Amino acid sequence: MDQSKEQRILNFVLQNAVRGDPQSVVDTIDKYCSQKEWAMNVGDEKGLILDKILEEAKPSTSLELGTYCGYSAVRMARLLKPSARLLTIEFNPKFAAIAKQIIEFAGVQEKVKILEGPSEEIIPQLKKKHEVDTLDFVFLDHWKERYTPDTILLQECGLLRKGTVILADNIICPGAPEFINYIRNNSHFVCTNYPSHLEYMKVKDAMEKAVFLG
Ligand SMILES: Nc1ncnc2c1ncn2CCOCCNC(=O)c1cc(-c2ccc(F)cc2)cc(O)c1O
Ligand SMILES: [Mg+2]
Repeated sequence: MDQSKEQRILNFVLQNAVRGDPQSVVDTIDKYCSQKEWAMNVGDEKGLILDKILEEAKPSTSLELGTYCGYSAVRMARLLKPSARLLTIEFNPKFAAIAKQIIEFAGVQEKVKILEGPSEEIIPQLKKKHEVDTLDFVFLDHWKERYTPDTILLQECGLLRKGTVILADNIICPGAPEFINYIRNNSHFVCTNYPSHLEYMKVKDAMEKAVFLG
């Protein structure tokens, strides 16, 4: 049976990155996806924005929605302190299986836990089943029409605290207009826009940071 693009990305990492070196895994995926096959990783340009905002937040507990191949999970985990944890929710079991192998190859599996399933099902389980108190950092990178309902769900589940940083990918491309309208008009959030480009392309994109005020 033909290999999937995600399996080709995994194979390229296994053959070209350095085991236990998360930076080499990030660089290797960027090399493959800029030179051989485009894929929806946050990428190197928006990845630097993610790095900076994550380092400022110094989170103990982070949540990612939309793992895909694990590129941003490895990118974030490489910057987390040893005791910090990243939970990442992926809907597609095939993507989750690829991400697990890439996260393990990078050597960050102690910090990263992949939760398989739809975000609306898993978010309400985070406190009791996954021992989360509140979240310090949230990276939204899943279905763009889920950004708003899942932000509301996180709030309803008591998972946000004063100062929780939410960072959303793809504000322009594919776009999350409903989320932007919601979050910028919500007095409980302070928003900042970060213009950039779609991963590996010259197409304009942006990220939006929203800090919860409690
Ligand atoms: N736990 C969960 N619960 C619910 N749903 C979930 C889930 N986990 C995953 N999913 C499913 C959705 O996952 C993928 C979402 N990401 C994107 O769609 C995406 C698309 C582009 C893109 C594509 C084509 C272009 F031409 C231009 C841009 C770029 C990006 O950077 C993207 O992030
Ligand atoms: Mg994205």
